[in-house]
Amino acid sequence: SHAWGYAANNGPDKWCDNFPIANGPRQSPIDILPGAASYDSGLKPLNLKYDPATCLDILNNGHSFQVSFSDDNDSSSLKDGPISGTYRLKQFHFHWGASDDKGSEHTVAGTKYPAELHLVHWNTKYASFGEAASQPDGLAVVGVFLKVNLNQQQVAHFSYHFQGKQTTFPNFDPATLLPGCLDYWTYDGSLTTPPLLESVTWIVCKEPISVSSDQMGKFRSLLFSAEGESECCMMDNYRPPQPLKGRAVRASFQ
Ligand SMILES: CC#CCNS(=O)(=O)c1cc(S(N)(=O)=O)ccc1C(=O)O
Ligand SMILES: [Zn+2]
Repeated sequence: SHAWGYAANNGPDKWCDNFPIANGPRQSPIDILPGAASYDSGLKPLNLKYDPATCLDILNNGHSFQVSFSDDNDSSSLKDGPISGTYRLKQFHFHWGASDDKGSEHTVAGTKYPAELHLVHWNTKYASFGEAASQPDGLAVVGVFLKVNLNQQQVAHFSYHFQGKQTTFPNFDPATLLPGCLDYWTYDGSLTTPPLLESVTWIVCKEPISVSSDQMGKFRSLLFSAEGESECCMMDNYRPPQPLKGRAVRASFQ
């Protein structure tokens, strides 16, 4: 079977062929309706602790680029918020559009942002990421919307071209990618790419971060294709919102 992707022949509408869970009861992303979210005073503030020394490398994996972290201890981890226990940071990556009017996976009352950052964490009550990824409370992904601020500083110098291209990326501090205000919405969902496992507690920050239009241009200069293949720019690597199917979306703020 040809690998999944975001093109007409292998994109989100086709994923159910090889991953039937694509039509499951807790799929992500979703359209967040702030008016329908219920404020939950029991939700704690997010407790994010990131150690730049755990930053390992940056990889273009053919559907995004991801920055991976060593996760053999709790030095980069998430606690509190809607979760119990400690979840370790494994990687972060982005989703973006071909133009600034689309690109995010979650939407807010139908509004699409130009891009969305995902910080993927796994529950240390399980022995490994792989085991956690198959458990209903195994993963917690923090989503941060990106908006384009025309004269904004570069977020970071990400421009790693080919699929399969990997390089060291020492001492990057993911905390620089977080908004000042950590108010969030949370709901039970899934991975937004195959295998679409329904193991993610989603934590979507209300406040976006700003990136420059140059930075967006760098994202769009990345390639889905591998070296030697006909060049195919990496963009529109987002899954559209999925049916809520009765799920509650809670807000950490009023
Ligand atoms: C088993 C398994 C798995 C998924 N891995 S991931 O959680 O790092 C991930 C998570 C997401 S997302 N968009 O659901 O956070 C996207 C892509 C990836 C990836 O492998 O590259
Ligand atoms: Zn993602």
